[in-house]
Amino acid sequence: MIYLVTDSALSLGRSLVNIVAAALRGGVGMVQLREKEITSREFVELGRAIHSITLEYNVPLIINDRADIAQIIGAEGLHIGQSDISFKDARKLLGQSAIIGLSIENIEQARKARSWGVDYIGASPVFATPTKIDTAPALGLKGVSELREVVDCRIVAIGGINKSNIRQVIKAGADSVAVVSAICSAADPYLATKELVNDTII
Ligand SMILES: Cc1ncc(COP(=O)(O)OP(=O)(O)O)c(N)n1
Ligand SMILES: Cc1nc(C(=O)O)sc1CCOP(=O)(O)O
Ligand SMILES: [Mg+2]
Repeated sequence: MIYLVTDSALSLGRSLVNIVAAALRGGVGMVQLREKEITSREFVELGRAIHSITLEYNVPLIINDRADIAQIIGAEGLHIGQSDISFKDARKLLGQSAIIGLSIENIEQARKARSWGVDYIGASPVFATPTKIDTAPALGLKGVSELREVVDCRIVAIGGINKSNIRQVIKAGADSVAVVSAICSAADPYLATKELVNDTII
């Protein structure tokens, strides 16, 4: 499954709503709204606009970082990292039906996340990426394989993944692949998504 993580700044001046719509037509199975530079009110407005399209495709919308915004717009889930609110607090706030993903940077964090019952772990980053530079060292394909052996929860691989390496990431054991620039910065986000989706069929 291809999981689109949005970034307005990397969308080459195009509307994020149009990019998400193209990615949904192309076959993404999950969308994460990740906006770091907008106000809370803008985040809510954009979230509602994006949610109205993801609902048409029956694709879950995940909000990055902000449990309050996930709750306000009725999004299907939340993605948190090691420095965001805790998984326990997120679950308490959003309830059992919410999809809650947690970024992990090593096996110890993955084991803990597994024991808490997270819905997926974001294996981050698989490769170094200019999209996010405040990351832990890259796990590499070997790191993904090691995670696969140790934890039985869903693994979403993220970081530097594109057409040239997606097959290897899936072969290493990722269940899904999350991308930002491979779709948001593509000349044709619809075609780019279709190609990535085809590449996940090994
Ligand atoms: C699917 C997925 N995996 C990892 C991340 C990174 O989350 P986090 O470490 O909290 O960093 P920010 O995205 O908040 O900068 C993610 N967003 N999605
Ligand atoms: C949002 C995000 N989180 C990461 C992590 O390692 O936690 S890497 C990343 C950005 C991934 O962007 P691209 O697909 O353009 O490489
Ligand atoms: Mg975060």
